[in-house]
Amino acid sequence: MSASTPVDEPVNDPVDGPAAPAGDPLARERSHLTASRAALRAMREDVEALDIRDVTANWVNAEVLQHQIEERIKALADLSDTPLFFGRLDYLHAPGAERAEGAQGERFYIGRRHVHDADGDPMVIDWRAPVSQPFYRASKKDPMDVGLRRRFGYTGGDLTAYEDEHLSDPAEAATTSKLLQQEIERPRVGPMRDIVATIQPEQDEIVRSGLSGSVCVQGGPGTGKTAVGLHRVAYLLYAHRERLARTGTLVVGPNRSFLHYIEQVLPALGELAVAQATVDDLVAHVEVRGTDDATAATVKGDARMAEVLRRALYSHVTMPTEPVVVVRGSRRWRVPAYELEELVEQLLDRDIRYGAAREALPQRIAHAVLVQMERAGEAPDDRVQDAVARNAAVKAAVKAVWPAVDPAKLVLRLLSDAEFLAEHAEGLLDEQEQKAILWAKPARSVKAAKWSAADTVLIDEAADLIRRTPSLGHVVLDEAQDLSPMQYRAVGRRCTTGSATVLGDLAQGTTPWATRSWEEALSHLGKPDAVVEELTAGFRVPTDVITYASRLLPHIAPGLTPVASIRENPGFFEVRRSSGPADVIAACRELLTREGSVGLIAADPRIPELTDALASAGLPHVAPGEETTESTRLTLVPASLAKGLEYDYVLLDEPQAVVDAEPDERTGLRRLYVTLTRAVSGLIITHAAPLPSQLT
Ligand SMILES: Nc1ncnc2c1ncn2[C@@H]1O[C@H](COP(=O)(O)OP(=O)(O)OP(=O)(O)O)[C@@H](O)[C@H]1O
Repeated sequence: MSASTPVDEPVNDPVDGPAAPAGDPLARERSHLTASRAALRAMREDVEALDIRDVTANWVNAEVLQHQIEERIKALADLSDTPLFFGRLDYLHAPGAERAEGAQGERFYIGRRHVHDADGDPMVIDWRAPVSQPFYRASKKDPMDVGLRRRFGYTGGDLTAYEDEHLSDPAEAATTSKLLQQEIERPRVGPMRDIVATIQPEQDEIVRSGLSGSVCVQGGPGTGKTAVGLHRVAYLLYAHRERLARTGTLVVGPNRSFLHYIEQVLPALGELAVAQATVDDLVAHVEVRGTDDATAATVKGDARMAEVLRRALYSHVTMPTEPVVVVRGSRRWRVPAYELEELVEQLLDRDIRYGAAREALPQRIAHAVLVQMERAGEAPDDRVQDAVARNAAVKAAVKAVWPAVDPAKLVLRLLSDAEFLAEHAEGLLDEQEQKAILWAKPARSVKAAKWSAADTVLIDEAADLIRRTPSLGHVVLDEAQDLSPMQYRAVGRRCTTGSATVLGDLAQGTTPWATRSWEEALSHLGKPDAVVEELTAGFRVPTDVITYASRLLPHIAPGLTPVASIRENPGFFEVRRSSGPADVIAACRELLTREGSVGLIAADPRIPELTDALASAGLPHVAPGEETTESTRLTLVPASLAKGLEYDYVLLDEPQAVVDAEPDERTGLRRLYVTLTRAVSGLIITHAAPLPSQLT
């Protein structure tokens, strides 16, 4: 494989014009790039020139259409520093055609979006199209009818190199791609970027798995879980555009800074309409102003709470003791209590929400009245039934038997009223557990209550018992290992009729309720049939660093496969004794002499001291999620926010303090594992206190 390999004569080349220089392959490819850019510009100009004044009769339609046009123009932007295509496939036969002898092959350029020329012939094929798949999957063993796979190398926006693999040539040995390796090793600056040019076969299988099935990916730090999840959404939107445009897609991440870090990836792939949220955002029914201790939060997050809530809600339904008497004109119609009871029983037996049943009850009672009317020789129609359903006596009966319940008030009562809680938690939560979740001081109102994050999840569960939560078409759940069973339920109810991609690492679970097994988590999510895949090739962390961090694995997640780094660049790794903040600052300065981003990660309680030290040293820095610039490449990262992020160089301050900042040792070691695995090119550890024994 080499950039100087001559290009085969084009096999049925529909795209290169006769003007392309024949002898110089790189020049030919460059001229295809220039032509593709011109074609993309023409596509954009066509859209810009659209005049919608004549086609839309009203201004609402015009607004909608104009918005769509603007989105399309944005999607067709030619970003000068992102290559328009990054690969080429020369098929031996035209895809889909009979592979008869003499049948002509076909050539495709693979890029971020589809580009066609004035005749509608493709110049660049979207990486998600079926014909692009062999770019990611074909191998010497299974060439997938591909004669040549070519990868392109860019410097800025310029095409500067290419690399060929003759997949169907038995004489050519399989090698690893230099361009691929370079792309993987490229220094990180700014937010996360897409990996379309270098998706690996095992990643591609997950990216392209079907919309109907849910997938769960277990993978150690830096194995590309987040990248895979985001590319999967992009793929699904391509393959099922209409359906998902109707039902919606959502990416759920652990916190704002993480969402900020990943927010550019999908727009860069032309997908602008994917919602992003934290779990807290999804369940923001009330303002969060309180916190729970670990015990209370664990009980509140336990799946048994769902049953407690269900019981508490349905305790509001009482059996009627009085008949309903409806007066219409000179007549009185009486539905006896036993008949009302039957109606209530029927509704309780049906699998419908509390609120829906409450809305159905007046109609059922009215129907019973209508039956009596018919028996008496009257011929009432639907309007009469509606009128009876709205009758004051019927309304009063429904209010008594099946009262409206406010979800927040229901949770408020459970957490304030020991007797009410005891009644509905009986056989589910023991006395200690009940005590743990009861508020020390009962709240007077929903507004006055100091709700915690776990409480809002309970309110969400109650709200769903009353009214069904609308389901999206697909939900990607990242850093899933930290969710409580009740949080899994909250996410799951947002994809009941859709599917999910669950991404996580059991070894990085740092909540007291962290996921112990994916099977269990998936059942709480309502997707027990999801396939669990494992990724073990590491794209981020250099070998020496991941080997060091993996010393913790037997203590934090025995049985998990350690990550095998595929980075060739060994990076550097140093553990240093420090005698105070001055040494930390010196190490920061040292790392800042190198190219790329620098993260100073420290236990949360140490952040104020380090902030001061950085300020007095005159070293500017940003917080996680804030944009770094050429002059400010340093981010000060509290250990609790490090999850999911990465920096070229990491300075980890006081590992033992990271462990000590957590409520128990196992959680502390897991937090340490997260912080040790954020570096792409190098890690320095500074410590005054002894290192945790598990590392030495
Ligand atoms: N196929 C690939 N080609 C190039 N880079 C890749 C590839 N897969 C992943 N990466 C890069 O490796 C880094 C780690 O990926 P990512 O953040 O998705 O890993 P993760 O498994 O989610 O990690 P963590 O467990 O720490 O959250 C990212 O910079 C990502 O772009």
